[in-house]
Amino acid sequence: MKLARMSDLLRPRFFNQLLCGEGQTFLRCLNKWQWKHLQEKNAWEMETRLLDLGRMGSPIHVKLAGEPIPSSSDSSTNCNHMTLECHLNAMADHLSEGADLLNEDDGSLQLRARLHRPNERPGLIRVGNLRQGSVRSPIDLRKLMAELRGNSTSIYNFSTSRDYSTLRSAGSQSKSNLGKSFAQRRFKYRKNDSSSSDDDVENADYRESGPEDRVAVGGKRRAKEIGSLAALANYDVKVRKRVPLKKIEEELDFSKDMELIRHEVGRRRLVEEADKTDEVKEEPFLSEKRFDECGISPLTVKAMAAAGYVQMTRVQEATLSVSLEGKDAVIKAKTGTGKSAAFLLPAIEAVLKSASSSAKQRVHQICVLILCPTRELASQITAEATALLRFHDGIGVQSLVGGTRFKDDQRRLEFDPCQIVVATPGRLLDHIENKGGLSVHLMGLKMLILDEADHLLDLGFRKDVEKIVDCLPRGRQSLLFSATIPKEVRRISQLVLKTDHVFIDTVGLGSVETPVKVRQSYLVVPHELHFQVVHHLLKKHLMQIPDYKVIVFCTTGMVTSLMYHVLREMKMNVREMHSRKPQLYRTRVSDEFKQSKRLILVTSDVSARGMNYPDVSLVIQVGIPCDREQYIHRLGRTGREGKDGEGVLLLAPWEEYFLDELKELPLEKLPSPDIEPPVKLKVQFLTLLRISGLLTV
Ligand SMILES: Nc1ncnc2c1ncn2[C@@H]1O[C@H](COP(=O)(O)OP(=O)(O)OP(=O)(O)O)[C@@H](O)[C@H]1O
Repeated sequence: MKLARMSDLLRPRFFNQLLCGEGQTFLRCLNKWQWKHLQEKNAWEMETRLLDLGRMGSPIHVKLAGEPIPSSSDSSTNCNHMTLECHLNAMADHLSEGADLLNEDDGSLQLRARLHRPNERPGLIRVGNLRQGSVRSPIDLRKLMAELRGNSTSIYNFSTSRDYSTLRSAGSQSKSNLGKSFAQRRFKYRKNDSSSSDDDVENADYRESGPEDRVAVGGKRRAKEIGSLAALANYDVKVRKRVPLKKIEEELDFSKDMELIRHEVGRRRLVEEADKTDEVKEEPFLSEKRFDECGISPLTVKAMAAAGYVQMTRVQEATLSVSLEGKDAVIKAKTGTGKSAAFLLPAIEAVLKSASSSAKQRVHQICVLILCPTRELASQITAEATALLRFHDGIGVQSLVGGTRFKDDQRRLEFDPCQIVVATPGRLLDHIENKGGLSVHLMGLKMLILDEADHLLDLGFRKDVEKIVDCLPRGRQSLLFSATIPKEVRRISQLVLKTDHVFIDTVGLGSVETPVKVRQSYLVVPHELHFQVVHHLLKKHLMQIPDYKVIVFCTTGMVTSLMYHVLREMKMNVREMHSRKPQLYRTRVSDEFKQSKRLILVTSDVSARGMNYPDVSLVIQVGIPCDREQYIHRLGRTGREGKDGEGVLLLAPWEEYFLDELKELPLEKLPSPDIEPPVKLKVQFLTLLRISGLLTV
């Protein structure tokens, strides 16, 4: 037993000493002929094994497609079999077609058969269209190995140097030279083959190889010389160390190469899959479904048709059935995709249903309450609802917004009772808290709708909304709509929604939240140049688009006013809108901007959400918006209904950090514009003048 164990321990040591070349070259039991013979045999066996493996998968035939397959009997052809490298590359191609090496039914021969269908147009070669680096394009194994060795983070760590240059001194070959060593490995198998045919193959290789290969082939010649010298008993001239047989075997082990190929194929597949998803275009604005197919009142369908709407938009199709079933829902859809009609249609249905089910009530009941953040948006929704109710007798809609006389609201509600109320939270709460009697009318509420829900549940409005919700019956249906629904808003939405509510997201996880056809860019220029740059951008845009319609967003009412006055002094056709302006003026400007072309609206965030100004060609955002969502909503004033648009964000250098928030959006950087010095000076002068005027007022 002991003896056996000792021999086990000694065996590797003995073989190491025997073959590793650390000490003497040919020790005790092997003379140089035996050693050489053993080496050659080993190399030959390995090559034969690989050839068999390659043949099994049969892609090699494809490699030879178009060339006569050399017959083994043809003595003039010295290339009876392909070089080892060719085999490996062929196998790589084969694997990249999704084939299993050991599956004979799978592989390129069939692919070739498929490609050459008799009824297919000759010359239509699909593989010819293969993109470089696609799964089915050939794998350059040498390059790949070199790349992977260069990449230290690769899963394949080649630091355990697989140094193929056994015939050079160990370590003389740089690690990054794996490609070359691969080529060297190829000829090592033949190094002692003294037949002339081998020379031919070698020369052919030399001719075909590139400069990199030539180094390798040069090395091959040297290697061969060394082998030949040894064969001619000149082994005394050997100046390089022999390498242990074990190491040679390791080098000849191609399992790592095969694994590498498999890994590369897998990687390419993943990249292609990702590319495919990227290529997915935005779905069209309209869906296939028509309004008359979705079970809503024919009078509403008639009103829709009168407004020119026959087919539903995608968000309308996605939400209508859920809304009509009476479920609570949160709905996310891009800006300008028809969310207003998506909630107005079920709202009208709720009113119709309520009217038919309830007996004549003594107190008039409001059936649907729509909350939205701004007065202009409330007016817009009211107008849209009025249009849809055109053929419905006895159903009315009213808006309750700030900036109007409270008493007027009360009078209207009293003399013109309505079933649908569109309100801003502040004014509605006034009506509820001032004992105006509205709470009584809200006791029979069937549906609550929050348009721009994330904004309404934001800190600015949340308290008011909570108070309003507390006054509403619990049995109501609630629908929350917005183009942006951040996670925290979804959590807070529990305040309003039943626990079993549904979430409908027509944007899709991981998709860009802005309209695809809107070109987005940003500019970083010092603050003091913002006015000049806005003027420059507008001038450029006006020249490009004769029927322009531009919105310039500024951060505060004061900056909005300043910008408006400067642009007006620069002879531009501008209007201003911000909270410092009286409501009547705001309404007038809003209506004018809706109907006009060749007009610039300079506005604060009162116009950021929901406003549907048709055919806005450019949105300029001066300074950072309050958050990412606001950027999306401001930008969403252009590119509505699937149309084209453009958005420019103008930042000061210190505001650049905000770009991090927008990193998933396709913004490109614009170079700083060259503004003519006289224009620059004029704008600067006007700005200063105005500022001093503003300060004295
Ligand atoms: N079925 C339809 N067919 C054609 N146009 C439609 C249809 N539904 C709505 N629209 C139009 O699409 C435009 C955008 O609609 P809407 O204002 O409701 O968008 P939105 O999704 O609410 O936008 P935002 O997020 O900015 O509030 C409007 O001009 C509207 O008239």
